Amino acid sequence: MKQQELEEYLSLYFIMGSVNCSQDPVEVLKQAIDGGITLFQYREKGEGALQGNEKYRLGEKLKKVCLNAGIPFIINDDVNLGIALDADGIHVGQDDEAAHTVQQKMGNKILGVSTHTIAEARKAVFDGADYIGVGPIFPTRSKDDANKVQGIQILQQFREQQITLPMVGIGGITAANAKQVIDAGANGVSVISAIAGADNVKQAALQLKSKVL
Ligand SMILES: Nc1nc(C(F)(F)F)ncc1COP(=O)(O)OP(=O)(O)O
Ligand SMILES: [Mg+2]
Repeated sequence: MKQQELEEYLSLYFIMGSVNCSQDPVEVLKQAIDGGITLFQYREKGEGALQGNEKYRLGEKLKKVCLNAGIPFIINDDVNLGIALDADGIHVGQDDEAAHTVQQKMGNKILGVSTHTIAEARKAVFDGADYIGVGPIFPTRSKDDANKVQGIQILQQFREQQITLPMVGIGGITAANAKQVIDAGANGVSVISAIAGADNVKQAALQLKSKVL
């Protein structure tokens, strides 16, 4: 995928799993797509997360929704699930399977890597990542083992250090602070609870979309 095309997909990157939803995750995804999300990541993680066949079956349903909407479908952490579902890409963190081995397994699929320092960002570039997630930018409720809060300056620092790879900010991003993340140099914002936890999912996505365009 061309860098510019991926940068557009990264604009409003919705991440969720059943744990993040108070209603049917398939309905939440459909409403988020109606609200203008540009990329989706299935992240089935945390207390009460689905396992095995249930995890696979929900992934299958969510992938079909993305396929119908022309939205790339990314799997978090679970490379085998990504391969089994023929996902459009995989996102791995520093403690997941090594990015360079995932790159070898996934060929021309999208490879995203979580980074928290310039050294990790440089390594992700070296390992062939197509984009990096940078954060947590603000305090987050969606990740109980999150690294320390970085603020938007980490995004500015990465660009100043010539990291030109597409990058998304992640961690506590809402409609109120999304614009500063883009202004600091991110190509897009990744959100979980700001959309999945909203009373009106479509409205929440629309509001965020208006801040990142
Ligand atoms: N799922 C993610 N997606 C992104 C993305 F860039 F896509 F927004 N950035 C970061 C993460 C965090 O992934 P997680 O598996 O919870 O933690 P870790 O990074 O420690 O593996
Ligand atoms: Mg991970």
